[in-house]
Amino acid sequence: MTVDLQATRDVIEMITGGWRAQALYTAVKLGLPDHIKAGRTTRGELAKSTGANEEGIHRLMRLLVAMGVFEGNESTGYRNTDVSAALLDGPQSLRGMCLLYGEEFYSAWGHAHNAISTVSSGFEAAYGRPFYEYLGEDAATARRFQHTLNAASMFFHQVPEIFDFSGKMVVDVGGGGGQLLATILGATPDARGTLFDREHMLPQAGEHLAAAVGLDRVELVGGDMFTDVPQGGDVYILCRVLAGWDDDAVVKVFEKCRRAMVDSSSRLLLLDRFVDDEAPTVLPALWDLHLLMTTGGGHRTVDRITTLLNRAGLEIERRAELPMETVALIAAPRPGLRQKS
Ligand SMILES: Nc1ncnc2c1ncn2[C@@H]1O[C@H](CSCC[C@H]([NH3+])C(=O)O)[C@@H](O)[C@H]1O
Repeated sequence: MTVDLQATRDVIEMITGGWRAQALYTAVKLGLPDHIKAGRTTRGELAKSTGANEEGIHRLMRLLVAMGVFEGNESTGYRNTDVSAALLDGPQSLRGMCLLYGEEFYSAWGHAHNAISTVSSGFEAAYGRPFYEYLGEDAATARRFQHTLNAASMFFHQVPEIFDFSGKMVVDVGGGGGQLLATILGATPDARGTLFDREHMLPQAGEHLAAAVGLDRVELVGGDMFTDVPQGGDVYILCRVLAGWDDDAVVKVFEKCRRAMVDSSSRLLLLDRFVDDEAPTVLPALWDLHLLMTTGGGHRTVDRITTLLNRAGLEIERRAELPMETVALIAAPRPGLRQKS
């Protein structure tokens, strides 16, 4: 048998992917990008300021320079690149994402074989409880999760461009940290909004909304979307909320939203990623499996979500493309269906 060198190399790249992620995670955990920015650029200085062993720092930096995360060497000093700059501590940083992926999500992926074989959450296998429950008990991880969502929120500013929110009462169901609602209200001065999420998310969301747009036009409501959602909205938003739940649960949330709508002119706005079975691309397929690892859920195809909307008495009226492979589906209550029942 002839050895295909390129294939061997490709396989090795793939099977060492987890090591690269862990090396990057360690650098971020030690705060190396921030130390370098502050002028501590040799392994001695980095070891002293992080409390890590000098030899360990040296060996880690050698790999990360080779990976293009940092530049330089021991004699010139190490420098940040655009990659490590994206990991500096700060509001738009990928630092929280790197830490969450390197710790809890890495452990969850450690159960990949079982999770995929049984289509069940790797996180639950690792931590003995569902991901969102864990977040409710661990404020630091909940903050990191929020930072992770923020880091992937570049499409928010385009949402007011694809939907006219003027004069509307907007209910963001599972609104998380409030960034999307703040963006919508910021772009639409005569819109009002309700952020609805689990109780533990509200303080952070309130802080963000207060700083971004003030709380005059905002209401914060804690609860469980499977029990009830706030009544009387013109627009119900479900942004990156559905992936963790099975079909029946999703239909239930759709129905709750439809029944809470003010009248037949109300709309449901779904903002999410969808997988494509015919022409798959790596990132959505990867996030789909990642969702299986974390919540036990996954991304759906547009066909599948259409069926679930129909089951809940809603019909897709329009579709719009957003950056980061995100899609907006605008759904209307089916004509003739009574709103409140
Ligand atoms: N049962 C529930 N009721 C209300 N919110 C929930 C429930 N389960 C999960 N969530 C929230 O759903 C959100 C999913 S993460 C998405 C957050 C936000 N829409 C964004 O795109 O940035 C988290 O903020 C969860 O706390």
